[in-house]
Amino acid sequence: MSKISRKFQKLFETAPIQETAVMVALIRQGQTEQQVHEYLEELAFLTETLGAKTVYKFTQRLERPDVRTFVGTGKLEEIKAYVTHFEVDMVIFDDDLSPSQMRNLENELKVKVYDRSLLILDIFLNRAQTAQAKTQVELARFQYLLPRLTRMWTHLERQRGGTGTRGGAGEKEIETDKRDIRNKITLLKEKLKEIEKQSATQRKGRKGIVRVALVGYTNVGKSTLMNLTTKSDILAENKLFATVDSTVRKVVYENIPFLLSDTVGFIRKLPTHLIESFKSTLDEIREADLLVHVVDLSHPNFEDHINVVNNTLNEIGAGDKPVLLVFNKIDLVPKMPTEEQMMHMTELEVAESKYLDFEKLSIAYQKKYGITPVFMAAGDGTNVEAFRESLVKEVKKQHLKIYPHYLEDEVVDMSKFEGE
Ligand SMILES: Nc1nc2c(ncn2[C@@H]2O[C@H](COP(=O)(O)OP(=O)(O)OP(=O)(O)O)[C@@H](O)[C@H]2O)c(=O)[nH]1
Ligand SMILES: [Mg+2]
Repeated sequence: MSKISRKFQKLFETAPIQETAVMVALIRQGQTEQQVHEYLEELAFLTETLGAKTVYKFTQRLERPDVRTFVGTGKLEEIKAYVTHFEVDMVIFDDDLSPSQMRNLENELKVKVYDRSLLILDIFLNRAQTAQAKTQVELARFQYLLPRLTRMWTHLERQRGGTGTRGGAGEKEIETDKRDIRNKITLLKEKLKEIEKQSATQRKGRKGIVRVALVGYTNVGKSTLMNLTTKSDILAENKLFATVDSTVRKVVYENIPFLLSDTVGFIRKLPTHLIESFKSTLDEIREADLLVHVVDLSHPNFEDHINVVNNTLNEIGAGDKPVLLVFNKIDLVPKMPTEEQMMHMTELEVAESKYLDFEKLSIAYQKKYGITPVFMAAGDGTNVEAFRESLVKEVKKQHLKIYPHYLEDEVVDMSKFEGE
């Protein structure tokens, strides 16, 4: 993209033009370039979810971030030159920035500066649907923004609120806005308390029925599996954080009713304070009897993702629940070559082929979780029967804990358990 064409585009284009972004990440000791490259791919995907296009990725080998500007002086000059030349709209850092780093970077680069948390918060804000999720995200975002409120963000926030100031905002505007934000934080906290009271009462009404929560990294297919299982119509798309609210549906398999909930996806480096703000949404997970952990088996980092999810589950106090592991998207995983095919492959081809040995995986994870994992494709329904069988088997175990004599009083009064 040349400088001229972008300028012309900005002048004449009537449709809203897509904003452009560059990414910045550090390569720390013990990290490979390949790893950081994959992290940046994910960051670019997040950026795309927010509607912007990634035009370049910068990395720097550095043991710890520069306290003033996150990257070193030379790298900052390089980024600045690129951003100015190509008129890039924003610079996105794959880590969280301190308030002073954010300010310094903005002064140097003169464009919007995002860090990872702010990016995720903005996506959540766009996607939240229920009053509870909206209030939670708004609160978390204001709390994060308050100490970081710079001229640029004051300006952007005012545009957002419809009171756009022309040109850069001054120190006085920043102070006024900080006061406004503090007031808003107080109001949002009160509102949230009210909503939480209501949803706690709602959840109480669900005692006496097995509760299952779908959990997993973002974009692995949780909502797709939920739709397949409950024939509902939840938004599933190839974007990160398509789901920010939890949805609960009642399902009956083999005469056993249970509640299934779809939840917000997890992601690496999701800052603790952000998880904290989602605590009540995450209550669905915390109060579940069984977790269905969905994994995108076609993702090169699927094992990392499993660890991120397990760590997050531990953090929210749901680390010790029974887990049914679902390896999803097997349609995208290359099939293991047959012996016949192997004979015609070179050693290098065998070494480089990306197929996975399902049997080996199955044994390894069965040892770890005590339940045989299911291999399936929720997208086209492959192996959905196997999934149902495993699910109903595990649900039955939980059902028996609540109704030890359930064979005698098989008919459960379902009218009590309305999923919403
Ligand atoms: N090829 C393939 N694609 C799938 C499969 N399951 C889901 N997908 C696709 O993967 C993308 C993400 O699916 P979702 O169901 O939205 O994933 P999610 O885990 O709910 O994602 P978040 O709500 O963003 O955390 C969508 O484009 C789905 O169509 C599958 O088995 N095979
Ligand atoms: Mg979803």
